[in-house]
Amino acid sequence: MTELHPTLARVTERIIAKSKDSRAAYLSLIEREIENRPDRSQVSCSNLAHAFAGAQEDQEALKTNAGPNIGVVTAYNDMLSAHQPYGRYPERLKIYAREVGATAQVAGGTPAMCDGVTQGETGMELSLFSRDAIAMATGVALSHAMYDGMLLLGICDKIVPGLLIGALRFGHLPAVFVPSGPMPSGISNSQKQKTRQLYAEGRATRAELLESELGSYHSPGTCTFYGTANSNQMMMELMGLHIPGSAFIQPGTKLRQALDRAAVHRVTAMTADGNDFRPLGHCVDEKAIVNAMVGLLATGGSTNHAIHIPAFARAAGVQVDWTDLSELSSAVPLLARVYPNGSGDVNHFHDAGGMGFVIRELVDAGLAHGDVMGVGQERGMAEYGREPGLEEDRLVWRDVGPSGDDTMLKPAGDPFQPDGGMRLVEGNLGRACFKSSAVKKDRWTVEAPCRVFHTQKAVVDAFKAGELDRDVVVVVRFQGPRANGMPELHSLTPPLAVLQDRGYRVALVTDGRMSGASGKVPAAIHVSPEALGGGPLSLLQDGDIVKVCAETGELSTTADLSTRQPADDPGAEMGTGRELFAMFRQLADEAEKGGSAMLATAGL
Ligand SMILES: O=C(O)[C@H](O)[C@@H](O)[C@H](O)[C@H](O)COP(=O)(O)O
Ligand code: SF4
Repeated sequence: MTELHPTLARVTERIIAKSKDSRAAYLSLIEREIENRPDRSQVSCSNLAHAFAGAQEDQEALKTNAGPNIGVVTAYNDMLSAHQPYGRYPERLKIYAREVGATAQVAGGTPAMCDGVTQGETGMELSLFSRDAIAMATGVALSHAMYDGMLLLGICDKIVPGLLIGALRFGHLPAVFVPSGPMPSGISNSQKQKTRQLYAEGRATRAELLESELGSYHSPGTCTFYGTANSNQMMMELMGLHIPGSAFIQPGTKLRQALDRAAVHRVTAMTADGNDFRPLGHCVDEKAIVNAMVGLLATGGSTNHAIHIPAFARAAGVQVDWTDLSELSSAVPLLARVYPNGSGDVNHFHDAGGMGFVIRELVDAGLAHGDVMGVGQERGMAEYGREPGLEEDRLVWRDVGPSGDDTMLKPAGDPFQPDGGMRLVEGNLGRACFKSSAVKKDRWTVEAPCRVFHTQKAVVDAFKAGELDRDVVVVVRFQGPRANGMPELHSLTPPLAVLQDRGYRVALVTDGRMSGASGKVPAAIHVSPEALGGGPLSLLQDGDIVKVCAETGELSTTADLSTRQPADDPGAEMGTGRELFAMFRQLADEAEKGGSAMLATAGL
């Protein structure tokens, strides 16, 4: 194996150094929790009776403390196609637990929002903060203190980060994430995009658009674009929090079932009473967090993780920022092109070699830490660099071999790009993220007069009125965490893509987010500081020249902002439950720190 890449070593050392105190505080919390772990034989009989009353056939085993008791935290609902399979999981997981002398109980459920359903709607303003609500719900579930380990059932955008944040605060327990897998591939992504752009131009009917969308999203399982949900799966592999190779095995298959069963058996084997104790807080250390960032860059993952990684890192006492991400991006090559960064989807990616190929290439090239603890049978990342299969119904892991499709997957020695899929752009307008893997290089620099908007709808109306048919930097402000919950503005992709296809130089600049599935149009997103409270975006006026340049890392205006007054705050809206999240908005810290009121007020 090659020596660790010097940039990876340097960034890791810097993160360890700046996290020294917060990581030490976190580890001593875990030690205290391990020492004070409730001995259930000493817990009041009333507490125990309440805990076991609903356990039916497991009641005797629980009463006699026969074996480890595993808490299942599930984000099941029917609204997310990715989470719909989880409805049938609890009874199966209990059976698998009994097979190894353990028990499992559903500790609790968490909310789960489908960003695909709320995209472009007011519900999207609850999306980012739903992550913190999920973390809190995870804490409520595990607070029963009746568990020796945890199984975390969640896939989508805010759910895995939320589950991880919550579970890390119970990091004295071992944990395994249990994915449900991607739905089979539907119509091609280029076909989907074509119908969308035709509809945006008024050249396709709504019925034709719906037919096309249903051709893409058609059955239980995760949507197959490489957005935030599937970026979550990639990160869980790079952090070693899945059974190796679980990420992209489809629901309802024998292999999926075998991996789910292995997850239950593994978490049971890693409890404090076993001989392979692996508390989650020890698995998730600085190196695991660096591996998550490396995986994001090497696979062109979702920009949303520029916000979620700093957040869940803080939950483990680790401090990371966009400078760390940007420096890693300069050294980590782009090894995968999965839609929207390419044409194939995660099923094609998996068939071409998938996560096993990516992890093997990164670790062998010294571009990822191979000594992350993980939850695999062996410690370390070796198993994660292979792929799972069944031999006479027995789970085996095989070498992955070379890429099965070099239009999707390339080796570290011959990457698509020598550097990663995400760049930091900064200047007198603030700091922002730019997803370079999803934008053609001739679009990495756009300098044009800006048009300033306060809502997505105003942009679409201006587009329909033909007001944007020119070189233009579209600025959408007051979309930050404290303004309106930092929604994704993915509905802007089709109209801006139409302008770009008409030959105009177009870019988006916003303190809001984009979907992990957004691509094609150059965008400087998550601008920090946000407009609300006088951030530079609030000083811009129509016609100011704005430059976005991913080559030089620039986000600036030639306008003299020193003489400007901030635009008025459009004010927070009521309805769709947004008022319930007012305290999250008022207390949220900036995107670069994770956009979390919960972590900010917890002093983490
Ligand atoms: O970050 C993400 O990955 C997105 O939020 C994704 O979860 C969302 O559902 C997209 O909107 C789907 O893409 P389409 O809207 O293009 O189908
Ligand atoms: S991947 Fe996105 S659109 Fe698909 S189910 Fe998950 S949240 Fe919804």
